[in-house]
Amino acid sequence: MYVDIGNVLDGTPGVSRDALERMDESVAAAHERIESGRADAEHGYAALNLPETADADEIRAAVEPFGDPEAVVTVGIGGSALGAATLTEALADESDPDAYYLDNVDPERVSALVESLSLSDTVVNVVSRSGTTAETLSNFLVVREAMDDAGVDWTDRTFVTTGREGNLRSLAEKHDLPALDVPDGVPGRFSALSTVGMAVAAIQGHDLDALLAGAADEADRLSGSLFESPAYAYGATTYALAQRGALTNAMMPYAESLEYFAEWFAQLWAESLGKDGVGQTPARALGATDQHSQLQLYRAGPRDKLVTLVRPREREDRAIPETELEGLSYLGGSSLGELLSAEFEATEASLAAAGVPNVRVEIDRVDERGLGELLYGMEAACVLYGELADVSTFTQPAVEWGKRAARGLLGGGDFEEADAVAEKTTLVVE
Ligand SMILES: O=P(O)(O)OC[C@H]1O[C@H](O)[C@H](O)[C@@H](O)[C@@H]1O
Repeated sequence: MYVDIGNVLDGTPGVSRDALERMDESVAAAHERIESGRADAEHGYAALNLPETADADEIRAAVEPFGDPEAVVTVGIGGSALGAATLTEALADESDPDAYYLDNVDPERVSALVESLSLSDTVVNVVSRSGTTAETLSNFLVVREAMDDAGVDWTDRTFVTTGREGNLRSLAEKHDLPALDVPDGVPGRFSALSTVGMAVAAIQGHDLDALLAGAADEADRLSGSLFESPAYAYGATTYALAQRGALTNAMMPYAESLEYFAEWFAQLWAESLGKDGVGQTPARALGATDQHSQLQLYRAGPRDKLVTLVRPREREDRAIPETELEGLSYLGGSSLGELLSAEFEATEASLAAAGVPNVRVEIDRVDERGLGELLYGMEAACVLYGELADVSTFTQPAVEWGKRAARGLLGGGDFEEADAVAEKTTLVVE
């Protein structure tokens, strides 16, 4: 992963080279803390050891009995879906089994998906670390019933990925389902490079070893200086900018295949860093599409933003045909890839010219190795930011509050959070 922070030095807000150099001492201290957390495999920090601890053979062996299905439906939400979706969307190949993600519980979408699938040739991947998430368990029950109704033995078509105990673990044991463990100490949003994120990619035949090798390369680049580690350069710069008022971070990949990456990043950044009244709001954008919509705001709106521009250095290209239209003749002989690159550089320059801080993040290609670098790099950046901001990066109490309230409302237990729903202030205008 290559990170270019040149365009933050003179921005508004911006962070000068001197300020970054002064901050490097704090980066060194944070790095030491991170390394000691990794050495002791402490909760959360253990995620940064996945390049060494994840077992690609185990994952391949668990999914091998399913062969080459027509489709794989992952039933999971948040960190139990977004990592896998990021990988399979980015690596998608026409010949791969189709990958679907049932995260939300919108009944129309769930019914439409279940009715469109050939269930006898579909594999169901139920993922929940806790085994208690209402959306995941409900969707699974719906899919299971649909399989029963279609005369398909769901126990032949289902595998689970879960913690060592809980509802899903019991279900797997009861029905003798293949089961993968969510590794200890790895929160969902940091689990893309584990059983949680990699099982569907394994069914699709993607190269898990290259993915982990890319992540390992990025891990090797972690060091006590932000000027030597791309991941820390990103984490330290985003933190410094947030301190100076860049409260929104617009993540803007210039590759359709990385659209899900921006979703994954949004969870990582929001759930890890948004606490104690601080944080940086992730916004999702896509280049070049959002140059024609959101860019107006990013360049000319409130000075509270940073834009992160992501692209692969190489990609498959397609020529733009020559045209007889004189005004468009400059396009002929060029390519869509060149156009996209020009759009990327134009956006970068346009933001810089207006003093809006922006960071360029590149990988060589959108392939397993590049994704390993990118996902690991962003996770390490996030952990560093959390250390610098002194927040508890690996917890999500605000999310859990809502989970308890919803559970209480559904009669799933006595939760005082549910009472707050009845106490809502209303001011209805009709
Ligand atoms: O894997 P599960 O236990 O089902 O959790 C799924 C998701 O639930 C919550 O919303 C957490 O805040 C997320 O971090 C987690 O990824």
